[in-house]
Amino acid sequence: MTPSARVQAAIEVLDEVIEGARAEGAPADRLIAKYFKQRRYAGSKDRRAVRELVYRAIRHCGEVPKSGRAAMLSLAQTDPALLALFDGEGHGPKPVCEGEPVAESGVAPVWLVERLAQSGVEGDAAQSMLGRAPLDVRVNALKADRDGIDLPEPGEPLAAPQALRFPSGTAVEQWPQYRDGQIEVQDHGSQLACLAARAMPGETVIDLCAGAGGKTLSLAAAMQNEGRLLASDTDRGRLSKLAPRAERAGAGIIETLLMNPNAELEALSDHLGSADLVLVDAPCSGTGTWRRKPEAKWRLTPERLQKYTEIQDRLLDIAAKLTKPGGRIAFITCSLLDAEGTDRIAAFIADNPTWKAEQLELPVGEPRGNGTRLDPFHHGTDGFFVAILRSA
Ligand SMILES: C[S@@+](CC[C@H](N)C(=O)[O-])C[C@H]1O[C@@H](n2cnc3c(N)ncnc32)[C@H](O)[C@@H]1O
Repeated sequence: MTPSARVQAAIEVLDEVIEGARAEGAPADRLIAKYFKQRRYAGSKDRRAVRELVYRAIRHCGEVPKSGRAAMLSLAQTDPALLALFDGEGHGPKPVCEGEPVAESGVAPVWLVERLAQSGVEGDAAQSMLGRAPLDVRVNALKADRDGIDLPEPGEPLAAPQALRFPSGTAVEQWPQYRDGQIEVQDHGSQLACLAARAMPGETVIDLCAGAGGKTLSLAAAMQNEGRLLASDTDRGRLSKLAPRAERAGAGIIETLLMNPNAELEALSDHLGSADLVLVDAPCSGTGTWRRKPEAKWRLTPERLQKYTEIQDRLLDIAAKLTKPGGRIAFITCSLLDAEGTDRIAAFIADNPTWKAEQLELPVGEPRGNGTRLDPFHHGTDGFFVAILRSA
C-alpha cells in the first residue's frame, strides 16, 4: 500500500470505529482485524501503519467525530506530512475541500472532560489517560518468584511484590515461562487492587465479576492455593476462558459459576453469608483503560454511565449478602470518575451504616474519598478506584 492508501484505509476503519461507538458495536482492535481479514493484500507493515494512524486519530479527537475523514483531517492539522497525503493520488484520500468538516481535538467529549475535572482529573493527568501503556507482568507465586525467575529479558521490578514491567509490545506470550504459567500479563494497577483485598490462605473468597479471571488468578496466588475461591460472572464467553488459564497457572482452588443477569442471588443461594472476602471488580465505563482502548471515550454517554452506577450499587448489595459477619468487600472499578468510585461507596454506607470503609495500605496510590485511586499520570498504572468495606 502507498502511504496515502494507508491514510484512506485508516479513514475507512475510523468510520467503523465511530459507528461502533455510537451503536455499542465492536471495539477498535476488532474492527481493525476485521478490516484486514477482508484485505489479504495488505502486508504487516501496512497493518501496523494503519493501526497507528487509527489510534493516533482516536487519541487526538475529543468529541465523537462526524466521520473518519473529519477525524483524520483533524490529526493532519498537527502533521504537515500527513496533510500532504490528502492528494487524491491512487487509492489515497481526496484533496481537502475548503470548509469541509474537521473534528475538534481534545481529550474526550466535553461533558466527560467536565466530569473528570469534577473528579480531580484534568490537565496533564487527563491527557496521560490517553498515553501508551507499558506491558506489566505478574510472576505467579504458585510456580515461581520474581527474584528467582529467569526470563528472556529483564523486567523492571515495580511496587507490587510480583510485578515486572516490560516495554509495550514485548512478546511475552511467546516465552516458555508464559506457556508454563509462571507469568501472567496483568497491569500493575490491577495487581495493586488485588493486593488491597488481602486475600489469605484458607479464606472463602468470591470473585463476583470474575470475567476471564485476571484477578481470580492473582487471588489464588495470594491464597497460596488454600481455601475456597468461587469465580462468578454473567458472561459465558469470558468465564469460559478462566478454566484453561487456571490450569496453566496451577490454581486448583478455583470453582466457576455462570449466573443469569438479574438472577445472581439465585445462583449464589448456597453461598449467602459465607465469604470472608467478596471482590466486586464491577462493570464500569473503563475510563481508566483509555491507554489501551481510547475509543471507549466515544462510547460513553451520561445515560450509559448512569446504568453502570446502578449495576455497581446492585452488585455491592449482592456482595453484602454473601459476606459473613466481620467479612469484607473489595470494590474495584477501572474508572477515574467519582460516580463510579467514592460516590458508590458513600451511597452504600449511607444505606448500610453497619459497614465501614477501611484505610488501604498500598505502596502506591492516593486517597480519594472512601478509597484509593491509581492513575496513569501519578502512578504509571491503568486508572483504578479501590475501596475495602468491612461489616460489623
Ligand atoms: C471489569 S470486568 C471484570 C474483569 C475481571 N475481574 C478481570 O480481572 O479480568 C467486569 C465483569 O463484570 C461482569 N458482569 C456484568 N454484569 C454482571 C453481573 N450482574 N454479575 C456479575 N458479573 C457481571 C462482566 O461480564 C465482566 O466480566
